[in-house]
Amino acid sequence: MAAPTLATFKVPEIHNEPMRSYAPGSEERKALKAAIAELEQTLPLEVPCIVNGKPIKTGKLAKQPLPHDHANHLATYHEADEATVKAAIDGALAAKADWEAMPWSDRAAIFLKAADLVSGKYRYKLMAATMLGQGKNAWQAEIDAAAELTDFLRFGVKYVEELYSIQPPRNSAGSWNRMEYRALEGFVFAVSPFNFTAIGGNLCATPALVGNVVVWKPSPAATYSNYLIYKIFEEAGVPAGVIQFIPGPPAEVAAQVISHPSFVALHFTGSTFVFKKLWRDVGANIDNYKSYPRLVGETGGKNFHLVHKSAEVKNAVLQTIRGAFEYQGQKCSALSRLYVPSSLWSNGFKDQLLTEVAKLKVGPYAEWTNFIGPVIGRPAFDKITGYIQKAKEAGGEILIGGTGDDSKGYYIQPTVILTKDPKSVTMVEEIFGPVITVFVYEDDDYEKTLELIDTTTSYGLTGSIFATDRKALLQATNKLRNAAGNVYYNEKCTGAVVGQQPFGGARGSGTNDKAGSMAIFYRFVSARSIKENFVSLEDYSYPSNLQ
Ligand SMILES: NC(=O)c1ccc[n+]([C@@H]2O[C@H](COP(=O)([O-])OP(=O)(O)OC[C@H]3O[C@@H](n4cnc5c(N)ncnc54)[C@H](O)[C@@H]3O)[C@@H](O)[C@H]2O)c1
Ligand SMILES: N[C@@H](CCC=O)C(=O)O
Repeated sequence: MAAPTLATFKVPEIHNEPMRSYAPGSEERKALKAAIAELEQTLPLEVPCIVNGKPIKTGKLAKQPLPHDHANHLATYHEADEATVKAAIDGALAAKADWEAMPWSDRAAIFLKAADLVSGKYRYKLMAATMLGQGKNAWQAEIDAAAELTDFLRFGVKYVEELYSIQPPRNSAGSWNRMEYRALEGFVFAVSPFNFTAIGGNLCATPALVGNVVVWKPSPAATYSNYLIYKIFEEAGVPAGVIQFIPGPPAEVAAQVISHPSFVALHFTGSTFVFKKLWRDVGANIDNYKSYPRLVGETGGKNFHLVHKSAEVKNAVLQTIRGAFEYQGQKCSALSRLYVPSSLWSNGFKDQLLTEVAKLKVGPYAEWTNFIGPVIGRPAFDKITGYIQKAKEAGGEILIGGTGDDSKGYYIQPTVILTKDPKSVTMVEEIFGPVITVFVYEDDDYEKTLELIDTTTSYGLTGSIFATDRKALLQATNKLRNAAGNVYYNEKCTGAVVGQQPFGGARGSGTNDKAGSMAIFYRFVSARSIKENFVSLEDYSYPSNLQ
C-alpha cells in the first residue's frame, strides 16, 4: 500500500546558484586545480552503459578525445548495442509505475539533493570533466556544469510545485473539480548535445521530475561529464531504471528507440538537421505508437547583434566579443552576424573591435588567461575553417583571424569577416565556431536593416539590440518579434540564466518550449480532469422536463 501524505509540503525557497569567481589566489581556483590534476592522473577513464542501475560493458568501445590534445582521450566508453537498448527500454517501463506513484515531495527531495551534490561535493569534479572533455575554461565550466545545472534542478522542483498547484478555479455546488498531471504513458527519449553539461542533466531531469522514465543517449563528445551526472542522480536517490544511460552510435540507437511502441516523447537539444531527421523518423512510425509522441527540440541559431547609431560603442564592442567568442562560439546562442551603422563603424567601432579581438588569448585550459579554447573535434574544425574559406570565396574580407592550428588541439583564431553581401553564406548558415560576419549598413537604412535581419536566416534563437534611443529599441522589438525567442537590449545575446530568461527559439531553432521555465513541464505531462459529486440524485429528469 502506498505511504500516506499527511500534509501539503512546500519546497524550500529557491535562488540562483551564486557564481564563484576563480580569481587568482581564491579558494575555488585552488580546489578546481586540484580536481583537474586528479582527473589528469587517472586518464583515460572507462565509462559503461548503465541499465537498471547496473553497469553494462558491451565491449563495443569508442573514445571521447581531448579537444586540446587529440592524440589522447578522456574516456573510453562502452557503446550500447541492440540488446542493451532493448534492456534499457524494458527496464525503464518496468520502473515506471513505482516512480510515478512516488509522492511528489519525495521526487522533489531527490532532485534537490542532486542539486546540492552538483553545487557542493561534485562541483569541481564535474567542472574538471567539462574543461578537459568539452574544452571549456574555468568560467565557462562554472556557468554551465556548476551554476546552470544546479539551477535547472532547483528551479525545476519549484516549477513542478507551481504546476501541480494549478487547479480548476470553480466548483459547482456539491462537487469538487481537480486536475492531475499524469506522467506520459510510455518512456521519454533524451538526446543531448556536447556543448552544455547542464543540458544533458536537464533533458533527463525535466521529464523525470514529473514522474516519467527516461532513456538517455548522451553526446559522444560529452560522455564522461554526462556519466558523472548520471552517478549524481543515482547518489541522490533516483531509483534504478528511472534514467537509463546508454551512450552509443547515435543513428542506430535512435532508430531502435524511436520505433518502439511505447516511445512517448523526444527531449532533444542539438542541431536543426538531426532534430528534423528524428521528427521525420517519428512521422514514419506514427502508426506504431500507443500515444502521439511529444517532440521537444531546441536546436541551432544564427544570432545577431544590431547596433543602432545611438548605441554606446564600448559596451556594444565588449558585449560583441563575449557573445561571439566565449566558448569558441560553440553556444547555440553565440553571436554570428553583426550589423553596424557606417557612422559608428568608421568612427571607432571597427578599431575598438579589432583591437580587443587581437588581445584574445587562444589555448588550453591549463593556462588560465586563455579566453578561447579548442573547438570540440575534427569535424567541427574542418567545418569552421571550411566556412572561413567559403566566406573568402564569396568576397568576404577577413579583418582578423581566419586561421586554425590542429597540430595538437583543435584551435581556431577568433575571426571577424566583413561582407558587402548581407545574404552571403556566413550571414545565413550556422557555423558554431569563433567566427562573426559584419555587415555595415547606412545609418538611414535602419528600418531596411530590421527587415534584412528578420528575413536572412531560417533560425530564430537569440538577438541583441544596442541603442540608447528608446524609439529605435521599440522599432526593433516590433519588427523582430519572431526573429528571436530570447532578445536582449544593450546586452550580449548569450548567457540566459535559469529562472531569469527562459530559453529557446522558434522557426528553425526549435519548438521553443523554454528550458528553465514552467512551460516545458507541460510537454511531459498528460493532464487528467477529475470531478467528484457529493450529492446523490433523487430523479433523472430536469425541471424543464416537468409539465
Ligand atoms: N537551442 C538550444 O537550446 C541549443 C543548446 C545547445 C546546443 N544547440 C545546438 O546543438 C548543436 C551543437 O550540438 P551537437 O554538435 O552536439 O549537435 P548534434 O545535432 O550533432 O548532436 C546532438 C545529439 O544528437 C545525436 N545525434 C547525432 N546524429 C544523430 C542521428 N543521426 N540520429 C540520432 N541522434 C543523432 C548526437 O549524438 C547528440 O547526442 C548546434 O546546432 C547548437 O545550436 C542548441
Ligand atoms: N542557454 C545558453 C545557450 C545554450 C546553448 O548552447 C545561453 O543562453 O547562452
